[in-house]
Amino acid sequence: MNLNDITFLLSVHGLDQLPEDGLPEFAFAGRSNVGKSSLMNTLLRRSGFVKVSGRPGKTQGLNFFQAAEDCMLVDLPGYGFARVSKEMQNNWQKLITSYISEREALKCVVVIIDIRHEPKALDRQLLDWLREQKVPVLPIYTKIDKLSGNQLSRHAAILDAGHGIKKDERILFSSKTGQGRDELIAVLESYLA
Ligand SMILES: Nc1nc2c(ncn2[C@@H]2O[C@H](COP(=O)(O)OP(=O)(O)OP(=O)(O)O)[C@@H](O)[C@H]2O)c(=O)[nH]1
Ligand SMILES: [Mg+2]
Repeated sequence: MNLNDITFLLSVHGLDQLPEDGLPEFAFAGRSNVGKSSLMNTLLRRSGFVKVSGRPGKTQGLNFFQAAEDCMLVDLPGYGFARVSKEMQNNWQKLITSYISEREALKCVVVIIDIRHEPKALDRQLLDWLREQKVPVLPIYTKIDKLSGNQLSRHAAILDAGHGIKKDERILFSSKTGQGRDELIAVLESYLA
């Protein structure tokens, strides 16, 4: 898959704005501020291409990026951010769940989790719901550069247990060092074969 030829296609705020089903799609989901946009920049090796901020709730709408004639990468708005109104949260949820459950082109949802935190109910809910929907999931534990070796394996094991994730089905990642990037690309490519 060619990640050098990447273009921003559009930002979708309602179901009627979704582009026609076409190229295989990979969606990136996770709590607000977990590092979804940063992970995409690291994947693309283009710092600042996908907007990143210290302010949670930066990504609004579903942002579609097209990689050559290969696939689409979809940056989803983060969930679980209290400062966004309930009504807005509900709208986001409706849009995202409709997109995920109805989208034929969607091959896999990359679920990004902060390695430093304890298992969170919202992440578990998303994972369980995706499993129910039979949508393939790739869990990624990110920000691993913030932990030392010992802490890292301990936290990873706690998240595995809390979310029912097997060690060999998730990826340890850092947007800062690029660790995990090759593994991520390998998994995405396996869906394009
Ligand atoms: N050290 C470190 N910091 C990271 C990593 N990934 C993201 N960050 C930082 O975490 C903050 C949030 O990153 P974003 O990529 O904007 O997170 P997001 O999930 O897209 O956030 P929303 O769009 O607001 O939901 C930024 O300050 C990033 O620099 C990582 O792997 N390591
Ligand atoms: Mg973002």
